[in-house]
Amino acid sequence: MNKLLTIENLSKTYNGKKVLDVDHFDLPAGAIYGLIGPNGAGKSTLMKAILGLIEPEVGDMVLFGEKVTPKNQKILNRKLGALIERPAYYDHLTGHENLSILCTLKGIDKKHILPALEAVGLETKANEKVRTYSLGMKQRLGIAMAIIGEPKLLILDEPINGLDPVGTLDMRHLFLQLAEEKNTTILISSHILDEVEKIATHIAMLQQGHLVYDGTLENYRRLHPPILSIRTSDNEKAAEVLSSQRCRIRGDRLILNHPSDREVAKAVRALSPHVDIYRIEEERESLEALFIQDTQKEGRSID
Ligand SMILES: Nc1ncnc2c1ncn2[C@@H]1O[C@H](COP(=O)(O)OP(=O)(O)OP(=O)(O)O)[C@@H](O)[C@H]1O
Repeated sequence: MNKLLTIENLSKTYNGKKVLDVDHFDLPAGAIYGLIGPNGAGKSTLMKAILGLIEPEVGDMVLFGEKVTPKNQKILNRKLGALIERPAYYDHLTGHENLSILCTLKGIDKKHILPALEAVGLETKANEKVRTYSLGMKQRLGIAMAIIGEPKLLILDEPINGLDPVGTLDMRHLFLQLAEEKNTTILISSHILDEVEKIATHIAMLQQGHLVYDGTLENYRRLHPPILSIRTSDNEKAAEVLSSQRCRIRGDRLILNHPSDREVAKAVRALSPHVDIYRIEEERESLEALFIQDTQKEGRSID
């Protein structure tokens, strides 16, 4: 995969405290990269550093094949779309007028306004003033501002904040469609890990400013083998029988954490004389469950 963005040795310190310390980070073209991490882990700081909105102390960045310098950052930024924290709009103007100003600033043809509004489902509200928009509509406008002109790279900080379930679903389809049909590369941060899991090809997990995982979602899953759930005629009794194995009761199931084949065979042999075994199933834990396990292992966030 081509690299759209490469970062080396990027760090940022606030009030004497290093809040970001990334040795190396690549963004392969066509990837949807989920940037995850607890509050205060440095996600927004990383995105702002990429966009030149804050000045890192050290670090090299290559964006679209060009080394980023204070001189060319603005020009390079025109080739990408971003939504950082809250969308920046003029609320006394309409959605259409806001996009029109953005087109002028970024040198984008105004023919892109309607498709951007349609993509986020705001076309019928295009001529209403933004101050009359609901929170979710403002968020949709922010996403329209990021995707207008079909940028090759989208940087989205918590883009689904404030969206209702239908809005969340619409945006999921939009991001997947942009990646599949337009080959748009997306760096997206979110605390809604179920959503990240549904769209991401890769994840980068930040903890206390460090990348503690960076790679494909598939590989992340591979590093966390499935759990085994067993339903028996008497789970309490089964848990007693298996007390020497790492097991717990969850709902109507007995859960064995990542057992080896030998451990499964041993468990079945041990259980058979005491209880009836109705079901044995392998279960993949959600990204959210794995994230909680991993971040608790690593310790709390900086804040
Ligand atoms: N302008 C600033 N001045 C001082 N400290 C800051 C500033 N901006 C961010 N920080 C600190 O840097 C750290 C990283 O913040 P950042 O906003 O990047 O985290 P985050 O991972 O995006 O968190 P969240 O999930 O809560 O949005 C935090 O400890 C935060 O308090």
